[in-house]
Amino acid sequence: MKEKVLIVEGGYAEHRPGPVMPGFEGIIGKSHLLLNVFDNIIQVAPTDTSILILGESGTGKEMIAGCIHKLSLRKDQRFVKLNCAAIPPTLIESELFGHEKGAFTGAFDKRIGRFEQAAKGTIFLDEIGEMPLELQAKLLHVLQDKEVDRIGSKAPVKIDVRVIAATNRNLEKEVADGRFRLDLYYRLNVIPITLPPLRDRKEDIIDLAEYFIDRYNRKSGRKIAGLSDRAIKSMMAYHWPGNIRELEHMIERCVLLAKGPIIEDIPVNPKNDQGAGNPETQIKTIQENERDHIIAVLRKCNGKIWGPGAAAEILNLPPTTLRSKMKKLGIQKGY
Ligand SMILES: Nc1ncnc2c1ncn2[C@@H]1O[C@H](COP(=O)(O)OP(=O)(O)OP(=O)(O)O)[C@@H](O)[C@H]1O
Repeated sequence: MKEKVLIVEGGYAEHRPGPVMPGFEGIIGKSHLLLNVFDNIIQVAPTDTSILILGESGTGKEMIAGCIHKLSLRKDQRFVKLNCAAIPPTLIESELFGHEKGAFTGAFDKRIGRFEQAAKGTIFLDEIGEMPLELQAKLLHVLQDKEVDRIGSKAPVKIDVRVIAATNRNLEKEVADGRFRLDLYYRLNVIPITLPPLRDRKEDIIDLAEYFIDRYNRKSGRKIAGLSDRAIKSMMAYHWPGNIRELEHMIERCVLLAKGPIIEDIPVNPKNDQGAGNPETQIKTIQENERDHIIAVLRKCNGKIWGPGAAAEILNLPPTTLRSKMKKLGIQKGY
């Protein structure tokens, strides 16, 4: 069997596919689609405009947000993140804008919100499409007037913060369905940057796989030298619904479980991909079953994760755990 071995000279420690451009360290890939994204970022990073990063789950939106900050004039100030889907809707307001002592039951101390924490720097609002409608109005006010109102405070605080938001939702559809404010959409969408899904930049798959083999070799102390032709073929044929995150987790697993010096096979079955084949006759992995079960429950709950009768409760999982499982398994809106 012909092997694709990654180590050429100097051993794995010297193997570094990419980065291609300064400022994008750790972002692997040289497909023209990704290089176009880099070009756009280089142009807009030094401005102070809001940026909306669009793309499926696991395409690297958070990494790109970090690059934009590092390439901006605010690079020496703080980069503060908030994942709007990771905290209950009732807490987002206080997380973002802060509160005064005694502002509500349980507000034992004054709290500085993320906007104030990001003073003179950048705030990254991940999964902005999950932000409740009533908070969207408050966010718009912050963006327009450049001041925040801590809950329970009468005096607004002036802020100078650049906003980068990201979503894997189709925000235009969210606007059309009345779930996202049009005025906020316009405000955030000044510069949209769209990250292509991995299946549209297959040229990057092997570079990424090599990079992750290197990373997980170091973490585990293993010395996996590369991928067999068969593994490469499977990877190139696969649809990668969970994008780079899915690829990373798969390589991690393969590095840990490989029986020989290279990864012989990748546990993806393109026939199971994109709904092809007869599901009745397919033997699924535990992970595939878990994915299908979570999707079935989400459909039953109309995609609701938090709250009584929602998916997390039915599955007996903390909502944040369910969220991270969804990410890991590549489950996103439109399942
Ligand atoms: N080009 C890349 N090179 C190396 N690693 C990458 C690249 N893109 C993404 N990753 C890795 O893939 C994983 C997912 O990336 P990230 O969290 O930035 O995606 P995301 O689009 O923000 O996902 P989500 O929408 O689910 O929050 C991370 O572990 C990240 O380090």
